[in-house]
Amino acid sequence: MYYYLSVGSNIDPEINIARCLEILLENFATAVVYPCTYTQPECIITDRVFINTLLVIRSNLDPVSLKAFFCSVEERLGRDRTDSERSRKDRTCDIDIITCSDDYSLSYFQACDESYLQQVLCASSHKVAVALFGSYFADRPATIYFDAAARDKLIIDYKSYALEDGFEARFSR
Ligand SMILES: Nc1ncnc2c1ncn2[C@@H]1O[C@H](COP(=O)(O)OP(=O)(O)OP(=O)(O)O)[C@@H](O)[C@H]1O
Ligand SMILES: Nc1nc2c(c(=O)[nH]1)N=C(CO)CN2
Repeated sequence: MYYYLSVGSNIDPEINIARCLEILLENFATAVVYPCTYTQPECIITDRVFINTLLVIRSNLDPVSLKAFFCSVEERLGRDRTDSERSRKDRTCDIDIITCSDDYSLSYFQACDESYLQQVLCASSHKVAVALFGSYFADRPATIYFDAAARDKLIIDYKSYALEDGFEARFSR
């Protein structure tokens, strides 16, 4: 099953978005990741700018189990999930499941209503380079492969076929 995710942070976002992506790569090995994008807060009263991104992972977990895992990642990065007001507050990390499907298609992201998520998809919005395991991931969507056992742990593939073929790209061409 492919899971289509959004990630956001507005407390030390450069650090927390990178750490969140590293944890997701450590656990799911491959992800198609959109560039990290500065976005103004929406529907939440705060002066702190957000960084948002969108990504696709593959998992055999069901949505409830996967969401529970994402909650644990949020907590690991310092979010207080016991706070009933947390949706209205600044956050170190928020991981949401947008949708899941047996199909791999980036067009699922086009249906996102939130302007801050549309800005992630827009090539001309304000991107930020983040360091993932020491490698900079910058201003284009990419398929990112992580291999904990390898010396060069991270491969960032920016080629267009890598996005079209997603998780199969590394093996099929
Ligand atoms: N531990 C959990 N296990 C499974 N599903 C959960 C868990 N916590 C929340 N959910 C579900 O995830 C969805 C999003 O809720 P969540 O609590 O993550 O929002 P939030 O991150 O606090 O809010 P926001 O994304 O608006 O800031 C809801 O449908 C909720 O029912
Ligand atoms: N820019 C931005 N604004 C938000 C975000 C977010 O991730 N980015 N998340 C919200 C609730 O989850 C509310 N508002």
